[in-house]
Amino acid sequence: MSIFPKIALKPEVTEYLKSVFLNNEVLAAVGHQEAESRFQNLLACLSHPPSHTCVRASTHLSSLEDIQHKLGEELRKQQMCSSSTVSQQILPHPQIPDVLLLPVDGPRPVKQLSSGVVVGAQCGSAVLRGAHVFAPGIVASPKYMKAGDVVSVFSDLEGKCTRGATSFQGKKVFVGNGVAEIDRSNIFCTDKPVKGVGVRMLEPLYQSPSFDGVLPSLVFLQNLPSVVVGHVLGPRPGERILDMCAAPGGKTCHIAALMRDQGEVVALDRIKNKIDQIHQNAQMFDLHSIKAFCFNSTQAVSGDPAQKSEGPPFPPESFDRVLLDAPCSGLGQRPSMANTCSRKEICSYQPLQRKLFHAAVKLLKKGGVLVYSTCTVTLAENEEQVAWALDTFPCLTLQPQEPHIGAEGMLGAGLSPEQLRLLQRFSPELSWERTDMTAPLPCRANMDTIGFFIAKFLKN
Ligand SMILES: C[S@@+](CC[C@H](N)C(=O)[O-])C[C@H]1O[C@@H](n2cnc3c(N)ncnc32)[C@H](O)[C@@H]1O
Repeated sequence: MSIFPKIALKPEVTEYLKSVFLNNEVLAAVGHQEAESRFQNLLACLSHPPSHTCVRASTHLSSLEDIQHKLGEELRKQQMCSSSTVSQQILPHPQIPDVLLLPVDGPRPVKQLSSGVVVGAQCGSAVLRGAHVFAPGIVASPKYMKAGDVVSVFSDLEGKCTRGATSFQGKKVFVGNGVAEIDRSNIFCTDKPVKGVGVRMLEPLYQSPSFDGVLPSLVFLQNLPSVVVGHVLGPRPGERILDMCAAPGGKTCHIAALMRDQGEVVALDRIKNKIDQIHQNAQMFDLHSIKAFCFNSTQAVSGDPAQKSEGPPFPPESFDRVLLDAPCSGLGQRPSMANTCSRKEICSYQPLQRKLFHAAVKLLKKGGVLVYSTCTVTLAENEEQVAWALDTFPCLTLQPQEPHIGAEGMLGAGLSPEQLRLLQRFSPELSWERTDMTAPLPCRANMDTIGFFIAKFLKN
């Protein structure tokens, strides 16, 4: 059900996306009305959270049943402490052996209060997915707000609220009510960096359990398509795998877990601080096969084929499998109520992705597997990249994916029907408004995801 306005984009970006979703191939296949309706549904569903929460279970440390049981206990404790009515349904995904699904209850009828805090859009999105408000996310609060006050929480859609304001008349949406855990003076009138929970959510508009500090080594919040990526890559114990754009390391850790921590997972990211996150995650999940380096992956191929160092650059054909989870325009992320990027920024990723692709193909052994993924919805970063890759690298062939629970690739990049069937595009717009909330959770979960794309290649 739609309760928020459609995602706010720059008009030039709306036009661009419309030209993608109403391209000639799509129009010829489904007609103008259906193509327009899919596009409008995309804009609507992007501003709403998915109707489920997905957690990846550390099945290299414990059985799924055991983790499901422990999680149930934790959530019962949470419920007793907060007297909340969070549903305790936790279901294993029928096709993915390390996924647990929990329903999200929302939108619920929650009454707005007269007193409100304003949070940044990112914080607002996290609240809609079950988080409490962390103090650094608060941008404005009532003048005399004290710990213990009950307040409404609003998300600042356009990032226009002045930090430290006492009220805000700009575009904002209500995301629920909570209790302040910090005085206003300790947020805005202090030189010390603020930390910890600022508002504990009591009545969120969308209710799902908070996973903050819950079984940290056993469960990891991850969108369903991101978990699918690890399985599609299909790592085996003893292999050497490269994760080219790895931070914060969600997929890196999944790959190492699937390999039972036997072999080597090399994780690269160009941003230094983010490498620490990979190390922290690896440590939390007790994974020792991960080696993380700060490096620009476009430069990861060594000119010296005999080079033998632990870190990058690497000689050609060094890896059994390569994951290129590419930096992208991120337009599939949900919920996202506003995106301030220009068309130029959205279109800036294709050349970088191609440079990374060149390195990926060189670093892969013959007979090795390359998986390319993005969390965006454009053709330019998805199907067009596949068409370009098949043209540029005759050694690559598309492969079937297992599991394949998303839709097929989108028309418009000149790929054949057989090629499109081998691609996996998670397209929440196809089921939006048709989602039957009484349908079994796993069926809903497969459709009502973030927008995401996966292609799997074999190097011959
Ligand atoms: C989509 S995110 C990766 C998410 C990650 N795979 C996960 O599942 O946790 C893309 C990452 O690519 C990194 N990145 C961007 N350009 C890069 C480059 N040239 N070389 C290496 N990493 C890069 C960014 O810093 C960012 O962390």
